[in-house]
Amino acid sequence: MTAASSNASRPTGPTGPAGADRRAALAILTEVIDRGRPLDAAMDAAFSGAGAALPVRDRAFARALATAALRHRGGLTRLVGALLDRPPKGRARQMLPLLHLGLAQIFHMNVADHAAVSATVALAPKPYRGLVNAVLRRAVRDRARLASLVAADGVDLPAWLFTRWQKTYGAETAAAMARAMAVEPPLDLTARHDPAALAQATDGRLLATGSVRLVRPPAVDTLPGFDQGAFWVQDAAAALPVALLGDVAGRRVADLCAAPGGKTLQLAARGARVTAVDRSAERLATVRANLDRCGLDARIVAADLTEWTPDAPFDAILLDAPCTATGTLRRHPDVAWHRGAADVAKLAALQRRLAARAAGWLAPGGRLVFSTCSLEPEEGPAVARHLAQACDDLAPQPLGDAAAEAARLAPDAPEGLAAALAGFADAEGWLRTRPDQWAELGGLDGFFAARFVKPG
Ligand SMILES: C[S@@+](CC[C@H](N)C(=O)[O-])C[C@H]1O[C@@H](n2cnc3c(N)ncnc32)[C@H](O)[C@@H]1O
Repeated sequence: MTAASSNASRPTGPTGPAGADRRAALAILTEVIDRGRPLDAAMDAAFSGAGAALPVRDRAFARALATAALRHRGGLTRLVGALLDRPPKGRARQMLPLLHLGLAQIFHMNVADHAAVSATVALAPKPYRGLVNAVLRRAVRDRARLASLVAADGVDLPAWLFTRWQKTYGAETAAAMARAMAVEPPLDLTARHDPAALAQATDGRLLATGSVRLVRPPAVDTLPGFDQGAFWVQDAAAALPVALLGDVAGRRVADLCAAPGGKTLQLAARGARVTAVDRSAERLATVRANLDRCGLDARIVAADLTEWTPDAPFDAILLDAPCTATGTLRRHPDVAWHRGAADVAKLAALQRRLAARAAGWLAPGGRLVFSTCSLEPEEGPAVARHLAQACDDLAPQPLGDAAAEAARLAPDAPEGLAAALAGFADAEGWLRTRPDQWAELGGLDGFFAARFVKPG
C-alpha cells in the first residue's frame, strides 16, 4: 500500500457468490472509462437489476475498488505502461480496466496480494489470463521500484488539470490538493434542526461550521434519524454558500440550479419560502423526495434558466451554477477524466450568462450568492468580477473578519461559523475552500462563493 492509499478495505458482513464484487467493480469501471458514464450512474446501474441481489458488503467493496481505480487512474496507467513490454492493441485493450483494478488492490487497498492477483485473474477471459497473471505477479514482486514511479505529486491526475492547479495555486498547494484528492473523504451531514444532537446520535464530530462529520460511516440510510429526515448528506464546504445569504426566515428565496437539492433543504429548514429551479426534471424528483423525507417544502420549477423568468423579484438568490466540479474529485474522481480545459471555458460562459440573468431578479436590499464547486479561477473569481462590472446595481460584499461576518449571519448560526467563513476568504474577499484545507479533520471539497448586495 502506498502513502497515498485510499485506505479502502473490505467491510464486514455476508458476501455473495465468489467474484461478484470484483465483477461489479469491473462493470462500473468499464462503463465510466469506455462509455464516459458518470461514476454515480454507473454504480446505480451495477446495483440494480440482477446487481440488486449483491449483499451490502460486496457492494461496498465494489464501490471502494472502482473508486480507488479512478482516484489513482493516472498512476495506474503509468504502472501498466511500466509492466507491459508494449501497449496492448485490439481486443487486448479490454484488459486495461482489469489490470487497473488488480493494481489498485495491490497498491492502494488493504487486500492481500494473493487474493488481489488470483481474484482478478479469475475475471479475465481465458486467452488473457496468462497476461493478467504475469503482470500482477510482477507488480507484487517489483512493488518498491514501481511505487517510486508513481510517487510524484499529481501523478494520479490528468496533466491538463494538475498543470492548471500549479499555475493557479502554486506548486506546493497544488501538490497538497492532489494528495488530498487521493484519500477517501469522510461523510458530512447537515442537520435539519439540531447539529449537536445529530452528532451525538450518529457518533459524529460537530464541525465549527455546523456540519456533522463521520469517518468510516455505515450506509447512510442505516444512520439514526435518516427515516425521520433529521439530516441530509452534504459536504461541509457545500453547506457554506447558503450561510452567506444570512437570515432567510420568511423571505422569498430563489435556489437556482437547485438539484439534487442540498441547498434547497438548507434554505427550507431555515424557514425560507424557496423557489427551486433546475432544468433537470429527473434530478428535481430527488429534490422532492428529499424534501418529503425531511418534512420540508419548496416550490419546484423545472425550467432552463437561460429562458425562464420569475413573476416577481426575490429577496435573496443563490445561484449554484453548473461547473466542471473539479472541487469534488475526492468523491467523484471520474470528473477529472471526463472534463477538459475546453469545458472550463464553456461552463464559465454559461455561468456568466446565468449570473447576469439572476442579478436582474433580485429585489432592492437583497443578497445574491454565486457559487460553484470548481477549483478553476475562470469558474469562480472571474465570473464574480464580471458580474460586479456588468451590473451597476449590484455591489460585491466581500467576506470580512469574524465579527463582521457574525453580524451578517442568521441569529441561530453555529458559534464557529463566522470565524470559519472569515478564514476561507481569498485575497479579494470571495469564499474559496480547497481539498487540502482542514486536512487534520479530513479535508473539504473545493468550493467558491461570491456574495453581492443590491442597495435598497
Ligand atoms: C452544481 S449542480 C447544483 C447542485 C445543487 N445546488 C445542490 O446543492 O444540490 C448544477 C445544476 O444545474 C442544473 N443546470 C445546468 N444548466 C442549467 C440551466 N441552463 N438551467 C437550469 N438548470 C441548469 C443541472 O441540472 C444541475 O442540477
